[in-house]
Amino acid sequence: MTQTSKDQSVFNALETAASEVKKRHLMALFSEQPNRAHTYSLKVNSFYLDYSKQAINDAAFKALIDLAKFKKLEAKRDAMFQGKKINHTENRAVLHTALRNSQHIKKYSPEIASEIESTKTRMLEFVDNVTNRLHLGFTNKAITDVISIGIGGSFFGPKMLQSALIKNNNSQIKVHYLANIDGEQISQVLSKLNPETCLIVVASKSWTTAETQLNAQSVMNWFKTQLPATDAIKKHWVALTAKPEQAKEFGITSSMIFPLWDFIGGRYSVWSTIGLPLALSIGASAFKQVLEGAATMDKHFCTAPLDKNMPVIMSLMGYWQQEYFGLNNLMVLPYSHSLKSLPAYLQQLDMESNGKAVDSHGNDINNSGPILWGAEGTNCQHSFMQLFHQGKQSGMIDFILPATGHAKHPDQHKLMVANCLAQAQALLQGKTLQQATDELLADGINTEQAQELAKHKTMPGNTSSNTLIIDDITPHSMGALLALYEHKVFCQGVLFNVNSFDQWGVELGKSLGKNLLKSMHSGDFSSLDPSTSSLLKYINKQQS
Ligand SMILES: O=P(O)(O)OC[C@H]1O[C@H](O)[C@H](O)[C@@H](O)[C@@H]1O
Repeated sequence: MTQTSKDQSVFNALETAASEVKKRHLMALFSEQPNRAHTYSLKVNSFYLDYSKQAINDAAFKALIDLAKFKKLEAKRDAMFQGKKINHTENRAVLHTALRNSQHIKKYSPEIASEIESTKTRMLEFVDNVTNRLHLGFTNKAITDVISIGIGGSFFGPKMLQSALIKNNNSQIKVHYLANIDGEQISQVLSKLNPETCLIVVASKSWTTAETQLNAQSVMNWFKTQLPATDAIKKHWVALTAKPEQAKEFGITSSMIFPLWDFIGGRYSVWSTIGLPLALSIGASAFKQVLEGAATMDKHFCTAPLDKNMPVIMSLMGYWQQEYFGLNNLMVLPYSHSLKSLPAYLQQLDMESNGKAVDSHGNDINNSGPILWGAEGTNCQHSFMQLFHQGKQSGMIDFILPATGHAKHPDQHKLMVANCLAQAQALLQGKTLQQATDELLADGINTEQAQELAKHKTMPGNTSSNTLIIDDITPHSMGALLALYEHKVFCQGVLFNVNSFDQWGVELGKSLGKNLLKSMHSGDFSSLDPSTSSLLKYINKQQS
């Protein structure tokens, strides 16, 4: 595509604004704009986003909003919500948003809307039947445990929301997730369970994922040994899949198969029937609140102007730091034990969506999504934060902090808040050589030693971060939080012009894994590269 002078002016404005703000320390930006914390913050329902610690000024913000317009962000957003086939490499629509509220797709595709609604009703009725002990096991015992077999998007969302929303392990039904293929995990899960009181859920959109298939088969073998009656499977086995025929072939009865569709990407599937294990653990009504929370964020995303639109602003801040400040990683730091699994969930969401090498026209690109990582605070402060204060690498940072904590432990929460804000403050301010020296002198250290030691205690600061405050962790706010990040990732896909909804890279590993398994069975390593073949020979030797 050739660039016109109008296109160029958008990028020139960004370039100029970047070189302007780079001349100043973030602290100087705060002195110049005393109202900065107000100007660069936004309240949306139960969220408050402070992005005033980003290296922006009004010219930069305006240039970024112009970029979003230039990239036709609003038109592309509308195309997604209207069910256009925006995942062009797979010729698919992208309609996870319709699972939260099917109204906006009803106008464009009433059949999809009604299928979504009837499936949701059937799934939640089933959940109610299990939790109200109307659906019992084959030997008429109540279901107390669920084994949820699934990996990737068929695991991260339900697992993360469950760990955020189940307080004090007080769920009536315990869900045990079986994602990894490690025999240790399956053996640990099965050792404590009785199949008579278990529901076994196989969650796999494609019904081809090797780990899920093998784990499902092994659990089936265990189940049949303990409950050999053929009809027992009908009461205990559930499939969540876009491939119902394959689930039937596996032996699961039709009434226990809950569909999803090709327009729901794996990493966007927690809102679909893939959320059934989650609904079993938090209850159907809380699951509906999760959907409602996400729908509230969808509404904000679709209706708020670009400069007051939370996911848009978060995406622009990320784009700004990646493109103009050379940062390649985003650290997500939830200061909340309940949100400890959030970084792992967001890793798949962001990196599988935007980890791309070409733009949507197939042209090579230099930048797409960031590397995403993180850990719960305050634990992170006692591990990797040192590098961000004084090391030579840097990254983008999202601090996420619930405004309220555990009702019985207010002191803990006060300290949590203080630590979270102090980290952002330290990264912003840093410590000058003079400040470090003065502190040492005040401690009674002699001048020569103070000057020497101060070099080690100096910190540049000037590190940008976002702080996102969530009023409280509830099913509603959690739904909205995930939708916020989903839309942020979507917007970054638009800004970098990549298809955020395919994942061809994952396929190579999957198919090579299958080939290697064949070689391991046959013992013929001749087609393998020398490193792989010698590793397999070594493993064989150790096993014999
Ligand atoms: O649900 P499944 O079809 O078993 O897929 C599980 C996972 O497989 C792969 O890793 C895909 O890249 C993911 O997007 C998907 O969530």
